[in-house]
Amino acid sequence: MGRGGKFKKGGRGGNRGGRGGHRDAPAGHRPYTTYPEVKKENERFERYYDGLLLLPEEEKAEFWAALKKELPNSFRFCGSKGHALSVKRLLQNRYIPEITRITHEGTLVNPPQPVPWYPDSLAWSMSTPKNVIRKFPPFSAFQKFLVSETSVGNISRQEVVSMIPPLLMDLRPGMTALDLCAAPGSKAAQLLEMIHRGEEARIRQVVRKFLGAENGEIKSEETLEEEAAQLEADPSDDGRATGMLIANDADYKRSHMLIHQLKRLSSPNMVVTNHDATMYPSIRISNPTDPSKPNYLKFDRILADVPCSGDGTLRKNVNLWKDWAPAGALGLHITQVRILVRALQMLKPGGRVVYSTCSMNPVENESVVSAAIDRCGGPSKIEIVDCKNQLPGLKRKLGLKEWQIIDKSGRVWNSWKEVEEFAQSSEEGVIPSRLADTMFPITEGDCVDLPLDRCMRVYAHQQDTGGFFITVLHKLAEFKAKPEDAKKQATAAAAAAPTVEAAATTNGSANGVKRSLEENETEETALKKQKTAEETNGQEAAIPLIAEPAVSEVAVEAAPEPAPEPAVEPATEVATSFEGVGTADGPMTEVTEVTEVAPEVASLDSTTATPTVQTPSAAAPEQPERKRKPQGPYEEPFKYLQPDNEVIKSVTEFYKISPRFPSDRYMVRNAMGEPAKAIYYTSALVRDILVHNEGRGVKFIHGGVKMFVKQDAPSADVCRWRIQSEGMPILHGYVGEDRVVVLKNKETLRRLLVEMFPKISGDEYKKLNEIGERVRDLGLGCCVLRVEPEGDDEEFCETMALPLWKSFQSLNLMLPKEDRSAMLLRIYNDTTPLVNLGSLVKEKKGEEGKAEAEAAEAKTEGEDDTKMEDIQDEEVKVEDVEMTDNVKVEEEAAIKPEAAVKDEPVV
Ligand SMILES: C[S@@+](CC[C@H](N)C(=O)[O-])C[C@H]1O[C@@H](n2cnc3c(N)ncnc32)[C@H](O)[C@@H]1O
Repeated sequence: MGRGGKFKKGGRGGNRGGRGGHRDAPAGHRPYTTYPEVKKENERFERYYDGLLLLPEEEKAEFWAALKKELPNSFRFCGSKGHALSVKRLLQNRYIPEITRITHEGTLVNPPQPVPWYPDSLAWSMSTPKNVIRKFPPFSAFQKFLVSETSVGNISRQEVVSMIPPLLMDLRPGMTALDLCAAPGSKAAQLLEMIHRGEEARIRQVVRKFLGAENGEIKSEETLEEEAAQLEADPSDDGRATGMLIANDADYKRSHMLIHQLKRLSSPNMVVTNHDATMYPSIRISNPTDPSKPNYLKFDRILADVPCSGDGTLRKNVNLWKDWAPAGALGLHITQVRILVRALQMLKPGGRVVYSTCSMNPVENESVVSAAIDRCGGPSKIEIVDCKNQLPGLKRKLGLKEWQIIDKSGRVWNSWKEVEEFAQSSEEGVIPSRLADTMFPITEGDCVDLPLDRCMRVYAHQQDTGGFFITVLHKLAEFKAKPEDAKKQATAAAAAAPTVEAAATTNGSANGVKRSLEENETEETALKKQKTAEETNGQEAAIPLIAEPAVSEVAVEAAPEPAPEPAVEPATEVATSFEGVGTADGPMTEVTEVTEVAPEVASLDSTTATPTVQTPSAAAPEQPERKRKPQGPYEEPFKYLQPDNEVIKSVTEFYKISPRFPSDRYMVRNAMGEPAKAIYYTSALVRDILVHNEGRGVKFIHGGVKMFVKQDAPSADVCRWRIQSEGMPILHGYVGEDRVVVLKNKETLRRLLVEMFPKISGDEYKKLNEIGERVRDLGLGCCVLRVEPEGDDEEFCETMALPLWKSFQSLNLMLPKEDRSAMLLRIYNDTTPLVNLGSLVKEKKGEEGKAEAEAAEAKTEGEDDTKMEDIQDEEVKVEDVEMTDNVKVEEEAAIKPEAAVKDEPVV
C-alpha cells in the first residue's frame, strides 16, 4: 500500500466514531451517525483545578474559556534544516500571500502563523475556522500542499506543545539519546533531526576536500551552508553523524507506527526497541579497555514522555470532559516514577533527562519529579535545570511547590499525613484507594526544598495551545537508587488488591490500612461504564492510558560496577527476554526479591509480577489476572556482512564506491546472513550495538537504512543491486563519476518526474536536454542522478541525489509516486498526473509493445518480483504490519493528542 491514500478516508473533523457503522445499513453505504455534543463541563475537574492552580481571577476565566475552544492545527517542517527551510519558504511565498487576500464577513482571514518560540520559524499554527477553510480556493491549494508534503515526510503534524520537550534536550550531533516512550514518534523525529543537524553540509565539505582527486568529486560550487559547516561538531567519521537515537515503546503495534514515522528520515543512526521502559534493559557496548568485561551504554540524553492521563488535551479530546476521573492519573503515578528513575539510572553523569506529560495533574508531574529525585539520591545527584531563559517567547507558569491530591471519590487531600490519620481513625482502617505518599509534597529529608518551580507548566490560555508539563533534569553524579519503601509498597498493593483477602494480606505490613471490596467494585463498575461508553461511541479509548503492571525495582537498581552477564538464549517475548537482559547497573537474573507491584497488578505474590505491555485500550486496572500480550511476530536478526563479501565487492566495483566509504557497516536481515533482497546500512555505533546485543533478548525491531535492493538486470555486466532512494543521500558523494549523471536544468527534471520510462532510444534521448547524451552513453543499470540546480530560482535551488535506472530503451527515476508528485507540486506548482510511458507503449502496440515495455521495466527478484511501477509503492510500505489508514488514525488518536493523525487533512 502506498502512502497516497493516507488522508482519503474517514469522517470530518477527525471523528473517530465513524467506525462503528450502522447495523441495518445496506452494504457499502453508511448513514451519518450524529453523536450528541459533549457538554464541556465536569464539576470535579473544574473544582480540583480551580483550587489547585490558583490562577488570578481574570486568568481563571481565560483558562476555562480556552479549554472549551477548539485547538488550532499545527505542523512542523522537518528533515534537514536546509530542506525544511526551503519547504517553509513555499508556504510563505506561494500560499500565505493568497490566503491573506481572503476576506470573510468583511474581515481579512488570519493566515497560518509561525510559532513564536520555535527556532527558525519551522513550526506553524493555524486557527482558521473550518467553514472558512472549506469556502475559499486558496485554502484548498494550501491543503494539497500540506497533504502532499506530509505524505513524503517534509511536514509533520504535531501539537505545538508537544514540540517543547525535544527543544529542551540540548541534544547535539555525536550524542547518544534514548526516547523511552516514543510512539507514534513526533518527538523522536525531532530528536533524530538534531542528531543529524549540519551533517549534509559537513559530508559535502569532507567529500569535496578528500575526494577531489578521486572519482566521487562533487563539481558544484561550495554552498553557503557548506562553508558554514562546522566539522568540529561531529568530526570523527568524515562528517557523517556519529550520534544515535534509540526510540522505544512498550506497545508492539505502536512501535511500528514509530518505525513508519522515523523511517522517513532515512537515518542509519537510529534503532527502535520494544520494551517496558520501567525495566528498560541495559545495552551492551564494547569495552575498549578490557574486551573480556561487559560494558553498558549510558546515554547523554533521555526523553521520558510518559503515558499520562492527558487532561491537558481536553481541547482535542472533548470526551475527556465527560470521562475525566481522578483514578486515571492516580493509577499512572507509580509507573511514571519508575520510568523516570530508570531513565536517570541509564543517564551519564552530566547528562539530561527531559520528563514530560500532557497532563496538568501534579500527581503525574511535580510529585513524580520529586519522588524520582528522592529515590535517586536527592538534589546532590539530580538537579532540576532552570530553563527560564530557554525558548524565549514561550509563555509558561512555574511548577507547583504545594499541591493537593484528589482521590478517586473526588475527595481532595492536603498531605499524606492527613491520609494516614484518616485511615487510622476510621473503623476499618481503610486507606482511600490509589493514594501513595510519593504523590504528596515531600515533607522531610533533603528533597523538602526541591526547586520545583523550575518545572514548566503550559496552559491553554497562554498561547492558545494544549496543556503540557515539562521538567529538565541534570544528573550530577552516579547514585544507587533507593528501593520503593515498604509504606508505599503496601499502599500500592492495597490499592491494587482486587479482593478483601488480598488487601488483608497487605495489611500486615502496611500501617494497618486496607481497602474495601466495595471500593474495588465501585472502581471496577466505573471503569466498565467508561469503557462501555467508549465502545458505544465506536471510540477506542480517547481517554487516558492506564499503565499495566510495573516491575521489580530491584531489577533496575544501580550498582557501581556492571556485573557479569548471564548467557541467555535469544527470546522472542519481552517477558522471557527480560530474564536474560542485564541492566546497565547489574543483571536482571540477580533479582532475588520484588519490592513492589504496581497498583494495577492484581496478585500480591511478588514473584508473579509479570511484565507486560500496555495498549491504548488497556484501561482496566481491576482485572484479577492479566494475560501476557502477544509480542508480535518473530523479528529477523540483524547480520552484518564482511567487507569481502562477494556482493559487497561487486557493488563497490560497479558503482566505483570510494574506499573512504565504510564497507563494514552493511547488514542484512535474515538468519543466513546473506544478501537476498535488501542490504541495509547503519552507523558504526548502531552496528556495534546490534552486534554486541545479539542473543541477549534486547528486542530490536528496526534499524538501518535500505541501501541496495536486488533487481533483475538486463545483462550479466549490470549490477543486480540498485541503490535505494533512501540510501542515496548517504552514498552518492562516494559513487564514482562513471555512475553519476548531473542534471542542472529545471525542465529536464520535470520531464523525469512526470514521465515514467521516458524513451532514450533513437533520437529520443535529445528530449532530455543537458543529460541526453550522457544517458545515451551511460552503461545500463542504476546510477546517481545528481541534481545541482543552476541559477537563482528559489523553488529549484536544492541539490539532491536520486536513483535513476537505465534500460535499453528508456530511463526511470526510481522514486515512489508520492515523492514524484510532491516534487512536482513543490518545485513547479504542478499537479499534472504522472504518465507511465511503459504502460502506454504496451497499450499501443499490443504484444510487441508489451515485450518492449517489459524489457524497459527491469523486474526485481524473489519477493521483489514486481514491475517498476510496483517498486514505487514497495518503498513506502509500513514495515511488517498491515495497518489500514483508518486503524492507524484511530490508534494514534487513542493515545495522546499529539499522537493523533486526523483522518482528514490539516486544514
Ligand atoms: C504520550 S505517548 C508518547 C508520545 C511520543 N513521545 C510522541 O511524541 O509521539 C506515551 C507512549 O508510551 C507508551 N508506553 C506506555 N507505557 C509504557 C511503558 N511502561 N514503557 C514504554 N512505553 C510505554 C505508550 O504505548 C505510548 O506510545
